[in-house]
Amino acid sequence: FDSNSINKYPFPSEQIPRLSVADPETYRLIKESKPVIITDTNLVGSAAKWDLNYLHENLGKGLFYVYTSNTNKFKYYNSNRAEQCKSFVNPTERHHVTFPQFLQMLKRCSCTDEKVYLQQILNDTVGTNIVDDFLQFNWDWVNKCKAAFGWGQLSSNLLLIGLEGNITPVHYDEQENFFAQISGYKRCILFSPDQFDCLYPHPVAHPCDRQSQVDLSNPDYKRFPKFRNVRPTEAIVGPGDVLYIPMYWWHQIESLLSRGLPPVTVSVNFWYKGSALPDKIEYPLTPQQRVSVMRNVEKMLAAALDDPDKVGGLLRSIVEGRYT
Ligand SMILES: C[C@@H](CC(=O)O)C(=O)C(=O)O
Ligand SMILES: [Zn+2]
Repeated sequence: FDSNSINKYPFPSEQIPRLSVADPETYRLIKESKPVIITDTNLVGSAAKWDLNYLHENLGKGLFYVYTSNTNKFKYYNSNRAEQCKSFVNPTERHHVTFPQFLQMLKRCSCTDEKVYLQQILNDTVGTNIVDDFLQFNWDWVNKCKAAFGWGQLSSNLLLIGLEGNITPVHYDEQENFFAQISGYKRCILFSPDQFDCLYPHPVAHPCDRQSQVDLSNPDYKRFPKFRNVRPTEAIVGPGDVLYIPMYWWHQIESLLSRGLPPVTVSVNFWYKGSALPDKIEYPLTPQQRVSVMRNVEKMLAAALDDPDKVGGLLRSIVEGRYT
């Protein structure tokens, strides 16, 4: 990858450990819900041949969700909520197209400023060769991890094909994630769940629930003063690497300029439901449990007041002059 394509951000960062699949330390970190890059898993080795030609030949006739953005950012939003929220401006546009149409969109990017990002959950519309490749993923290893850490079921595998320069802005997910890089390089900037106060997520009822309001490339320190205190940990993942992104850990993912052609990155993620709640809650709560409690309070108040816009006012009445 082209090291000049590494965006400069106003914060120092640590490096995410990069350990072998054979190293016991790898599993100690996962057990502690800490990020780690795991090498030599061969998790998606059978997908190493998934270049655009092979995918064009074998992905089948199905439709794929492709997002377009006239910036390089692809901030996720809940499309149903977006429709109900008149004042909300969609940060990207979602298209449902065939793979050949996606390739056409890719080509057009070279002569417009538009960026595209295919983000499609792998489903049974794909061709038999892709099914074979999928069945040859290292399920033995990943199922052993699922069992060892008590994770819930595999909810989906998202296929991601993005242009170099694409950015998925900082957000957290409520699932465990083995993020497998197939081709190209991605810079992954992670923040631990206890940095919630520095990252100012949108309200839970907002279309951009779970997404930070802070633009890492242009932070508004007046609105988000605590952002100065962030302490990220980061790494660059390349072909064959698997990054464990623990549930509730914030992450921003950036596709780096590749020297190869065409300038795309290909990844597949493995989203698992989290482990069941422990029989006995230990105190103090973990940062993840604290985020979960805050989410539940926001949801409950929005329902009790029958208006998400009234939640802030009620919380201020509870806190100001009383819990400060
Ligand atoms: C979609 C992905 C980011 C990216 O690869 O652009 C992500 O956030 C995740 O796998 O949780
Ligand atoms: Zn994510």
